[in-house]
Amino acid sequence: MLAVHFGAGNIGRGFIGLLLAEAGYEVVFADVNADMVDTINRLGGYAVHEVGQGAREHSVTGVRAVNSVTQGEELVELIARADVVTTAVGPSILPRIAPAIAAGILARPADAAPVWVMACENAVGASAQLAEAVAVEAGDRADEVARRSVFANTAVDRIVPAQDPDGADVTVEAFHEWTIERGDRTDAPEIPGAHPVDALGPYIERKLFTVNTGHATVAYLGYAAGVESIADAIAVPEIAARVEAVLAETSALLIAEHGFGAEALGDYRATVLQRFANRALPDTTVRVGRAPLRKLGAGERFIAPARRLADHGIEPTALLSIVPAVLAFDPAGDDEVEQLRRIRAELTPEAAVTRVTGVAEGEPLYAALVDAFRRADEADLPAD
Ligand SMILES: NC(=O)c1ccc[n+]([C@@H]2O[C@H](COP(=O)([O-])OP(=O)(O)OC[C@H]3O[C@@H](n4cnc5c(N)ncnc54)[C@H](O)[C@@H]3O)[C@@H](O)[C@H]2O)c1
Ligand SMILES: O=P(O)(O)OC[C@@H](O)[C@@H](O)[C@H](O)[C@H](O)CO
Repeated sequence: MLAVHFGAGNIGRGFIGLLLAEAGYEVVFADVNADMVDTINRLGGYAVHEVGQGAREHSVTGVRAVNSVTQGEELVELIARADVVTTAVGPSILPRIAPAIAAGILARPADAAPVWVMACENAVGASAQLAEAVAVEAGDRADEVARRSVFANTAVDRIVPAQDPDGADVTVEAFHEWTIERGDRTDAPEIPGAHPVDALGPYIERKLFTVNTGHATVAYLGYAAGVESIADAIAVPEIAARVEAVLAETSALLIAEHGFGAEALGDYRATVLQRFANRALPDTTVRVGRAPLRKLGAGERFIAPARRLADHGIEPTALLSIVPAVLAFDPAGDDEVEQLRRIRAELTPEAAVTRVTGVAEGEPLYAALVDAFRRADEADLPAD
């Protein structure tokens, strides 16, 4: 069994590659990072160190990597005979890997079983987004791609901080959850540690609007307070209280729309908050806050639940109160910090709100968001 995994980064090595290797797949990573590709090929494996309660050690062996820029032909040939293709490259990168996936699927033998393609990104419908990009690449052969592949949406949950750039070993939390939307298919890959569900919607939203909304809240408030680590940030009583308020709002939405039980969701929240407080995990407010433009997007962890709560007549005060801290997030080296700054410099606060969040004039959240953007602009002005 062959698995091609795009993105030999934190979650790629620390979770997806690990579970695929433990399931018996020959794992080949594809990445643009030539140093990481060389390191994996030189070492042929790496260690996964879990930290925190229930921690175990894992050794991943027999893996290799291809450079997706310079070894395009080999990559296509690998996809043509893969059983599973997974990704963990970031949602905005998916269109860039679509050409290789389209070419690989179209190069499969006519009698090959469909390849399962799973985008393991923090986004609702990431595999469906990838399927669309692959269909565009396939052009008038899109139907053929659809017959030869299954794009299954997934939710992946394991906190994997930034790693030591030397070597390929990874430190991760012990907690992990991988949920795969199987729908009515009977040929879903069997991956111990991953669990299939008929419909992913409730699971990905519970994850994104609890783990990721909460995580981002801790990151932006922590960064604004000058705190470096996530564990230190959540130890600040005011930050802990604001995260709880934010998660109370998103839980209200999850209960209203997906019917989760209040008690079960309360337990889920408590586990999530404990995971953030894990001092053995060297995670930072800069990593968790990365890509603030994406995180303020319409389908994302703040605006999507806030907008839908407003539709239910609930004012998402706690969620909206985090927006100024997102706009104030300014670490060096994050392209999206720069893009967001440019948008705010070029557009009025009104136009910037709609461009960044998708919320238009006349919608319930519009006035509050414009106010937050305007106040952030004023805070950015140099003092006289
Ligand atoms: N780290 C976590 O805790 C975690 C947990 C769950 C989900 N995720 C999701 O997984 C994805 C990756 O996150 P990460 O933390 O592993 O990031 P990362 O930056 O550590 O890894 C991304 C990898 O993708 C590679 N890459 C970039 N462009 C590429 C391309 N065109 N082709 C092939 N490889 C390419 C990068 O070189 C890098 O190795 C994101 O969508 C993230 O939201 C992360
Ligand atoms: O990966 P992002 O940028 O969407 O979000 C940052 C973190 O919240 C995220 O990576 C979590 O660690 C992860 O989603 C936990 O499962």
